[in-house]
Amino acid sequence: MSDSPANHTIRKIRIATRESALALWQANYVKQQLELHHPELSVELLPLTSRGDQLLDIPLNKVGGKGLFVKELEKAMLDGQADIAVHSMKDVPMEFPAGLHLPVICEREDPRDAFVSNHFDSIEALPQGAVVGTSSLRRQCQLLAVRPDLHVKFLRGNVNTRLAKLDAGDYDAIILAAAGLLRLEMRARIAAYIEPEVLLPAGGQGAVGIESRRDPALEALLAPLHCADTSIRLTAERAVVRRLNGGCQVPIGSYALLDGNGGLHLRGLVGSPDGTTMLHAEVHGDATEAEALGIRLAEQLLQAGADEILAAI
Ligand SMILES: NCc1[nH]cc(CCC(=O)O)c1CC(=O)O
Repeated sequence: MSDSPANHTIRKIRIATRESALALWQANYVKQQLELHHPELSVELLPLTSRGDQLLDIPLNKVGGKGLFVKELEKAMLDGQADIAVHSMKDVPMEFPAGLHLPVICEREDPRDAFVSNHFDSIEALPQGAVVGTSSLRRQCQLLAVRPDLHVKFLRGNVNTRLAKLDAGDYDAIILAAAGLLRLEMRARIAAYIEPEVLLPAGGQGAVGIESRRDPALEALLAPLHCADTSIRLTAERAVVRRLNGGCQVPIGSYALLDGNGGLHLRGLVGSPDGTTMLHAEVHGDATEAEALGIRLAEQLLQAGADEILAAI
């Protein structure tokens, strides 16, 4: 890999990263993978503080949405201080500034949400009126759809902050992406995995992507880290979110599976925050049509009234 003519000029790659434990894990994962594929290459991390990490007490949709997490990293690449940035795909906006793009999506970790509690084994085991921590409207609406008695309470911060708030007794349970806990070696914290039938994941959940400067030599070095299957699944999932204009924090789930025979199965959901109106849709088709399948599914949801739900958020 390292001797292809396109990459002979690049000797060092600088990775802009947020400073949370999970962001650093993901950046280090990409660093290790790059070093494995290109033993001659030197890879450095450039840790940066993002606005999204500073403004923890305010709902994300009030401070500019998830794009906050990527803006500082993009600025570092555009200013020439960094070459690439590693993102949780769930938090990556649909559009990129001129000069940047997202050429690589790495192999996916477990995409499910995890039920985390020090006292209870599952959603079903929670007592009447139990307090569950999440600030995701997607998680909130699906939880309330199966357990309208639950009290969903605001919870933001990085994974460790959220776990500390659970341990302090502020919540009976919290919901986190399984992927983050698994990557941080906190598997023991997962009381139960919540199946997509109960809690449909966010588009891209559990996958890491690499944003980079547009540069063929750089792309050649990154290419071995790309996972084609994950990329196809995320193309469909992200098309749903894009067609629904779900840029910021919205009650949208989308989840794609490949059937191993060239087919792609896609499920999508839009719910009202209180869980009383839940719109579900499913499509199946050729995996080469991932984007079109995502758009078709989103249009089914729109026809069922998704735009009214989303307009009221
Ligand atoms: N919105 C924050 C965020 N972005 C990505 C992850 C987890 C890892 C992933 O989905 O890849 C998390 C934390 C969470 O939702 O529990």
